[in-house]
Amino acid sequence: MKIAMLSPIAWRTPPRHYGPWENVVSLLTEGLVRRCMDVTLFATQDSMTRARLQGVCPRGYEEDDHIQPKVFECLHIANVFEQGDAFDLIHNHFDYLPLTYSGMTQTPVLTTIHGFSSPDILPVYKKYNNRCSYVAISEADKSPDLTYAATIHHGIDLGQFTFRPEQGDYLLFLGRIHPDKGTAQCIEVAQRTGRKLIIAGIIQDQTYFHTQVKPHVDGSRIVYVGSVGPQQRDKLMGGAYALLHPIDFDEPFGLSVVESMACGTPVVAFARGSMPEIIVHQKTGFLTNHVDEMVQAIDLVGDLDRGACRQWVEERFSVDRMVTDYMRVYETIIRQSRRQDHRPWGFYEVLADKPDHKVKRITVYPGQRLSYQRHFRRSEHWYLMQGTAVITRNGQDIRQGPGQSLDLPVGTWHRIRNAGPDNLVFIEVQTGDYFGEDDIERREDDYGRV
Ligand SMILES: O=P(O)(O)OC[C@H]1O[C@](O)(CO)[C@@H](O)[C@@H]1O
Repeated sequence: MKIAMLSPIAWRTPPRHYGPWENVVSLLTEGLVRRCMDVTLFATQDSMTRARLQGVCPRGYEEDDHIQPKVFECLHIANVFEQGDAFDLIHNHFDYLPLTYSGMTQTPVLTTIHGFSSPDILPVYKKYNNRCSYVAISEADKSPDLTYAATIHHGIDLGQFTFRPEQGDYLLFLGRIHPDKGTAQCIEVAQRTGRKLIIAGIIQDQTYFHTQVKPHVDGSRIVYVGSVGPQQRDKLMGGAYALLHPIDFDEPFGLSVVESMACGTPVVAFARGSMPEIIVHQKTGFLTNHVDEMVQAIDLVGDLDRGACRQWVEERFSVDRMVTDYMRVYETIIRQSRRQDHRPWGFYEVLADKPDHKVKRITVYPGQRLSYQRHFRRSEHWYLMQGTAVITRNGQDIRQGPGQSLDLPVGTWHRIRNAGPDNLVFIEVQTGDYFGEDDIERREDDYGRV
């Protein structure tokens, strides 16, 4: 199975500190490589992977002001789709833009929808709903207007998160500093419970940081440590009493929530978006509805079993489980896309579909036969691969076996019967100017389709 994995180029894959989509792409890519899958990762040129790396953008555009995001996004996406036919599947993690390139290739395109940044992007997903396949990252994030191949929760690399059985004493906020993530609410909870709060993450909303967060930072009770890399994150999470997650939006998935539980640290969150799918209320944390409830829940965290938090993540959110789920979806999509079309007599697979010819691999079950038919806009050439056939051409029966072939010019009445005990397989090359299934005039049919 040859997979093209299309990562965003905002950050390096894997990201140095922040970059959740790139992080998931990296975990999945490396997991697939461990399972001996043939993966080409399309990401920034400085990305690190054991897969084959292809990139046109030197660094993440969030990490280098000289990089024009739009220009490199176009070049990056085109690079994948111009080579699309070389892969069995293109797995897109780049949001909606690559969907508009999907007509450039016959290769199926699977998109993991990492969340809807706004309802305004839905029309693109709706337009490509039948041509492309979608994976949701939580049940909560599903749009009723789309069909999904599966819901696959993210998995994390448990090796990066050390389980700490002993309870810490501070509260932790870890995420983007933005009103959506509720940094200010965490400060209020810390102040009302008399606990220390450590804040870690990139500042995404400067005004919010300067007005709602910074005035409270005193370096002892409320501490801001900036954006943290993997090692510091592991230490901060494992040493915390609880992770606070008072989100003000329907978060499609919360990687930091899962990571915290992996260290044994329970999470107290607002019960929005995917939180009820990720946290087991009163077991691995608390689902609350407002700051007052969150304040009340803080004392109860001490009664939770940190081992149960770790176990929950091991069972449900490992990278291995995520890889297995994706491999299943890949197999299903690839199988379907091979364009097997099932008929009462057997099935066929389209091997090529070009403006001037179409090629099918046709399988006829033992004892079955196609309708007696003719075409007006195509000629056919049949080459037998396997089995024994009786072909009727303009009323005359011809017996054929593997390696034999015959021509059926436009207007010839014809049919084929499997006269052997095994499946009959032949390759059909159609030439003409139209190859639709509606250019078939049936005169007789065993299945009542005349
Ligand atoms: O009408 P039927 O019996 O399903 O046969 C349809 C098949 O016959 C063919 O036209 C071959 O003559 C195929 O291209 C087509 O898929």
